[in-house]
Amino acid sequence: MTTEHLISEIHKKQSFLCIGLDTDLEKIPPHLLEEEDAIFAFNKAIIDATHHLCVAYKPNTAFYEAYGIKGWKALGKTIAYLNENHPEIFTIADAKRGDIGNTSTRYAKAFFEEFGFDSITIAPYMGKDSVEPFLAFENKHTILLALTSNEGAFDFQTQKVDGVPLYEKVLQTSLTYKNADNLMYVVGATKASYLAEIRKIVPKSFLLVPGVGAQGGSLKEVCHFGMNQDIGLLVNSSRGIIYASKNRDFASQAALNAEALQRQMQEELKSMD
Ligand SMILES: O=c1ccn([C@@H]2O[C@H](COP(=O)(O)O)[C@@H](O)[C@H]2O)c(=O)[nH]1
Repeated sequence: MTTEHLISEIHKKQSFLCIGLDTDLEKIPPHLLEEEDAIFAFNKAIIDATHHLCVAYKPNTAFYEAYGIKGWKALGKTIAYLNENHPEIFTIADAKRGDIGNTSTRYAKAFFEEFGFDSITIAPYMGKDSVEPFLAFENKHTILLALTSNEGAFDFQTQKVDGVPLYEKVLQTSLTYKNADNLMYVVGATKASYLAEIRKIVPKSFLLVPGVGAQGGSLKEVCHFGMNQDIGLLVNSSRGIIYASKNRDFASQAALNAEALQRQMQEELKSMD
């Protein structure tokens, strides 16, 4: 999917919501455990109830890998269901990969070609030759971890190298990579105040912003500091939406929580006009 298409969907749906499909068999409604593929049954119900409210879905692959082959199959069915029924929706494999060049190429083929995701999250720690293989895929997007939402982000990411915080170096250096136009960045909603500085380095890039909802980040602050002329934000909520209820009404309750966020986003978009 092109960035232009994503921007047009944001305007059409008045939403820059990304719903995280972090599906955990211990948290889904018990009646679904009777289904042959409970993970997919849960995801399908959530997608059917919320697709009109969001522009992206982000399965975190850890939640699928944790169930071995059964989990990988459910992930495959979920992305196939999205691509067949909602091709206009941007899909993110939150896999946080990155390795030496030939291995990165295999990861890219797996997630972009075999599964058919539009994008993947990548750890920048191994540098240029670990990131560029992902950037080589046309109309696919590489979402580099810049400043993450967790406490541990302060261990390395904000430490200074030659007087510059490491996450800023990541942003600056990544702009020199081949096909850097295919880059987006992860910035945690819990670090919203850093967004003003981040926007000075990457004014045009899309930012994937996890951490509203369960982690306590503020959507208003994220929009205030992070929005650009193209909106430039995909704000993710996972647990805050998909686990709205453990009962048979789980999908409609998830839709209510998604709608609450979408309405706030609509207000933010109006204030841009
Ligand atoms: O900095 C980061 C990078 C990734 N994540 C992931 O996003 C979701 C957040 O889930 P919530 O339930 O809405 O807290 C999850 O998959 C994380 O692994 C992040 O939180 N922060």
